[in-house]
Amino acid sequence: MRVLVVGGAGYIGSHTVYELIRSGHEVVVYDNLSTGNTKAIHREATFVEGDIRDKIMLDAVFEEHGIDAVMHFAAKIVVPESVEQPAEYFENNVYGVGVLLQAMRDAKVDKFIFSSTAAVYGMPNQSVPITEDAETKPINPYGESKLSAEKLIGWCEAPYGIKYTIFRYFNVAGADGEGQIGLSPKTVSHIIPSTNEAVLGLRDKLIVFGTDYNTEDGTCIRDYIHVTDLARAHVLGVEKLAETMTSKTYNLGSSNGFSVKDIVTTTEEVLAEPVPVEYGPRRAGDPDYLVASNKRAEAELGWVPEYDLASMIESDYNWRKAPKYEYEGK
Ligand SMILES: NC(=O)c1ccc[n+]([C@@H]2O[C@H](COP(=O)([O-])OP(=O)(O)OC[C@H]3O[C@@H](n4cnc5c(N)ncnc54)[C@H](O)[C@@H]3O)[C@@H](O)[C@H]2O)c1
Ligand SMILES: O=c1ccn([C@@H]2O[C@H](COP(=O)(O)OP(=O)(O)O[C@H]3O[C@H](CO)[C@@H](O)[C@H](O)[C@H]3O)[C@@H](O)[C@H]2O)c(=O)[nH]1
Repeated sequence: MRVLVVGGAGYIGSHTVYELIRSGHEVVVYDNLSTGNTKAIHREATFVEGDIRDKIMLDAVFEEHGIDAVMHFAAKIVVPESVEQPAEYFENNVYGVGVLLQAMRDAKVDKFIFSSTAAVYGMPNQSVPITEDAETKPINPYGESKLSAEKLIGWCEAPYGIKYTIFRYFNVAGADGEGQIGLSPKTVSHIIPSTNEAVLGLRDKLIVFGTDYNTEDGTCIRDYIHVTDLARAHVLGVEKLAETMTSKTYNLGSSNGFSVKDIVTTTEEVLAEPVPVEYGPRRAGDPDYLVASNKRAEAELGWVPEYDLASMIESDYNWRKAPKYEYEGK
């Protein structure tokens, strides 16, 4: 297939481009480089610089490249920023999706893969893995914008003739094994890269946000998934969608929960280095426990994560030691 990867210069999009090319697909990347980097784009992919809100530009891309399917990664993704700029988030993450869907309709492209998030579930009050049918109740504008986009995609299915696969990612981490791409050094806030930065002396210490959660060791439990496993799910997803032409929503996680303290001890074991840690107060808006049930993706896509927590920590560490590019931002 020839796949248009929107947001393919970003963290998850660039890894998916690598997996698509490794699986024999052709790729056109469309990205406005607001947080992406051209150095993250595989050299065999065609790159077009443009914005999803620019319908004229999108029409030209569809006209020129004969696209079979669209994977849409482009979004604004920083939760605290979304609280300060809700309208900007809805403009990019909902209106932008609407423009893209209209361009697809006009170009008669009928397969759409969408990046959603566990943030659509909000603060689930449960300690069992979350299935796709769980209640969706976002607690911030970012999560609400992704849920609104999911609904818009659903409403467009019949009138626009677009079948979709929605993937709700849990906590994404790690870097490609070849060392050419990874999470950009200037966008680090998540726990695994933050812990590695503390080990490498790129920050003084890791601050653990809260030790009084309702979990065994008092720190939050999350479900970590390697970015290459996530990328592979997208390849399986687009191939399955082309075969069945049936719209579906899948959680992408490992079904395993690890606490923040587990991350620290596993990092110390894997890297044989101490992690300088300070225990601080809670950060606003963190649920105690967020773990995916990935049974549906396993049963229907044959997708099983291959990489464990140690590989996520180690591949991110190796990348962070010698990153090939930094966040540019436009
Ligand atoms: N990183 C995570 O932990 C995580 C978790 C759950 C869901 N997601 C979702 O995955 C997707 C990708 O996230 P990421 O971590 O790779 O983010 P990222 O910021 O690294 O990548 C986003 C890419 O989209 C581009 N972009 C943004 N707005 C654009 C626009 N209007 N037009 C064209 N290009 C635009 C950026 O330049 C960047 O290259 C997002 O949709 C995000 O909501 C990410
Ligand atoms: O310096 C740090 C960074 C994080 N944490 C904790 O580590 C856990 C994980 O946090 P983080 O890595 O920031 O991820 P989440 O807040 O769980 O959110 C990510 O994972 C969600 C899905 O589970 C996605 O929806 C979000 O977009 C994505 O940012 C939380 O308990 C944090 O409080 C720390 O203690 N110290």
